[in-house]
Amino acid sequence: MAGEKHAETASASDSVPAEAREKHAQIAEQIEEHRFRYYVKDAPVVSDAEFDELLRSLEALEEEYPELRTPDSPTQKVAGAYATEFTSVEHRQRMLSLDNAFSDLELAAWAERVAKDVGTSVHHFLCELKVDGLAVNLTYERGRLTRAATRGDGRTGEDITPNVRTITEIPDRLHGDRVPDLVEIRGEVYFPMEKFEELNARLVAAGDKPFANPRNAAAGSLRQKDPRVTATRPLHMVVHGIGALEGFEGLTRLSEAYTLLHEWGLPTTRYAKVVDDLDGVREFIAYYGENRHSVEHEIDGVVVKLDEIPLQGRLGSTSRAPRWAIAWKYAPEEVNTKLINIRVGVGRTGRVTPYAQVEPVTVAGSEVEFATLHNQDVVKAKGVLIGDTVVLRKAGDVIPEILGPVVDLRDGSEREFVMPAECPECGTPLRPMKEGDVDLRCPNARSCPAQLRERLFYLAGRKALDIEHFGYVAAAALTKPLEPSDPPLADEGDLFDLTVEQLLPIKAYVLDQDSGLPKRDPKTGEEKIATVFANQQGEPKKNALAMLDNIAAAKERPLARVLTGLSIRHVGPVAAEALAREFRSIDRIEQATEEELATTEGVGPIIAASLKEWFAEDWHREILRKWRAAGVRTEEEGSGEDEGPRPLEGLTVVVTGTLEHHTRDGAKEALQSRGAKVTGSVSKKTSFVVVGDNPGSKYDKAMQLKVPVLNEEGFAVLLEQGPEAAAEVALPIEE
Ligand SMILES: NC(=O)c1ccc[n+]([C@@H]2O[C@H](COP(=O)([O-])OP(=O)(O)OC[C@H]3O[C@@H](n4cnc5c(N)ncnc54)[C@H](O)[C@@H]3O)[C@@H](O)[C@H]2O)c1
Ligand SMILES: [Zn+2]
Repeated sequence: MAGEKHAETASASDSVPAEAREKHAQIAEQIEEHRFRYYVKDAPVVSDAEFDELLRSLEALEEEYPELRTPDSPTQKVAGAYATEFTSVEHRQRMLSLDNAFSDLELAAWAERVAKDVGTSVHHFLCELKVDGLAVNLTYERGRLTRAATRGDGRTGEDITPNVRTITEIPDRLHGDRVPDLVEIRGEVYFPMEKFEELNARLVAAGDKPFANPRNAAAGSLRQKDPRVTATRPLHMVVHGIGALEGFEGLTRLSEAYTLLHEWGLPTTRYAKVVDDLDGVREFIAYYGENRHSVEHEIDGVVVKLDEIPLQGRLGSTSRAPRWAIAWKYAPEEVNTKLINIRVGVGRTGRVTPYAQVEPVTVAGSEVEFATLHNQDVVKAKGVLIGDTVVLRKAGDVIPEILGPVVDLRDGSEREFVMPAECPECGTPLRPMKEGDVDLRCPNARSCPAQLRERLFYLAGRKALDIEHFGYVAAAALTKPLEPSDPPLADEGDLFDLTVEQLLPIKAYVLDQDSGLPKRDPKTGEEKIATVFANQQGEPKKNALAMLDNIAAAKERPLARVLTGLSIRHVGPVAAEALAREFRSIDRIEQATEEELATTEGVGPIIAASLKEWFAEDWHREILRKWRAAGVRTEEEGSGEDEGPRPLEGLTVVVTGTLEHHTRDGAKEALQSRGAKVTGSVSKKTSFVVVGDNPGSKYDKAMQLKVPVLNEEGFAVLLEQGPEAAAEVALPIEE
């Protein structure tokens, strides 16, 4: 029966349905076209993932109709070609591609086949990172680099010797005296991701085509007619194999060969690891799946090789790939998508930043619809136009970014992004933060709904007042409701006076948190509108009541959190802590001179200037007045406002050197509890400098500025008898 069936299939072999044959031809042609764009023009129009998908669909078709798997099928060849601008060179030994494993099942099947084919003998796997660059073959004769070539079609590549000579880490001569008569070294040339934006900016500025991603940049930079251009590009290489080898015996393990390559002065990888079994391989794969971005070059997978060179020989190769190696591919981090629009968003400090809205795509496991673009100069530097197909990258947890445009897919309908002149949310003309700044800002800080919304969202957040049930939706509804026409909050001043009656009528768009744009009904396409705090019966929602309770509770938060919640520029939680610790009340911060603020530990001149600026605004002080009236904490408990006498009030003291009877913190505490301010640096306004042993430069500074200096006994006098008595016992001024 089985025999019969087999015969039947065989006899039907030349009757592949015309449809399948046609489909095969069509896909094959597409693949050849993409390969040409990728290998010869360095300008692919589809992502690697899309390309791999296409190749796999061809393989699937050939699986079904094996007759289609002819030797000239794209599945059977080493992909690539060579361009006529370069002299062609024959490789002494063929340069192969690699088979892929896309699942653990495929990986295990490969390992099983290897074990079977090499027999039962013990063997090892060498795990390496799959460098995302382009393959290069270096030929060294008697230790001298005589030729460098691209992979081409695997037999014939392009002569790029002068270009490769510009890469500094590739030695012209191999080091040491154990050098073979001839050796072909295989490796990958790559372009570092962090230099990529700079390169595209340069190209765009010169009116040239930007690259879509770093891999294309590596290939395009290396395959230059003029090697002087290559020399300006920061190319690097990692070597990962040996081709032809003459006049050298005794290599038994590939991992040992790498040590040898390293001794010869070639750039080998730091990341290769020999493991005993498949579990070791899996561990390596998992580790670099997690730590993909700890490596200085882009990686698109892991290459697993049989480490024993004689066993490699026993396994041999197919027409396109060695049987003794396999490439594990990680999920792609780059996809191609359409740049639908470039919008601008307004941040908490009024900074206006363009961001990309793209046709939603899934990348690295999540759906992406928006990508950051930082500012209008970045948009220009990347060379992207609205309407472009772009390469979008999402690396780990990092915010998605746009790498570059696919220039070859432009049809002329694309348009340049123009930064708006007015705030998209309140219409106020935009202007630079400071003169000469690229960043633009909406100057309507007080009531630009976007800025107020962001400030409220921050104020209610974990780092500040931590108000539960007060999220982005509430912040938006309170600042830019559709109804009533006047928002309940014109700034954050009235936050603690909000009543449930004010909340009930509020209607708003339902906003998307990423974009700040209204969500739309998927059916009608209309923007969604809803009462935010009331249910359908017009009663307050549970969340709304909880929010009001939590707002009330937030009045009791520590001073540092209240300070943080004011969104004073540069005053984040850390600076707020320092200010609260030192001044213990908002009033005192307001009254402090800029110098006092600047010399406070953990504050400094930038924050001091920013605080002065903030308090100078009437509406800021009005916020504080309202908060105070509503019972928000504006001073720290134990701040001494209504405690015992403060004999050192108004003094500024610096403590330096080692004291015998006090720790540094103890001395500080003793001074502060008596009302003195303790700072870290000596100025003319310093009242006393207390010095212990080894006081250092602060002592010299005090002498220079003629600030009274107290030793430890003088310090005791200051604490017990006050400033006048202390002045009497100050150390003599040294000239
Ligand atoms: N987007 C497109 O239009 C397009 C077109 C063609 C090919 N491609 C992409 O090119 C790749 C296919 O190219 P391929 O046939 O060269 O296969 P491959 O890149 O998947 O694997 C083979 C190559 O890996 C390289 N490599 C990197 N690190 C290595 C290491 N440590 N050890 C050994 N080799 C290492 C070698 O140069 C080798 O030639 C796929 O990723 C495919 O998506 C994309
Ligand atoms: Zn505005």
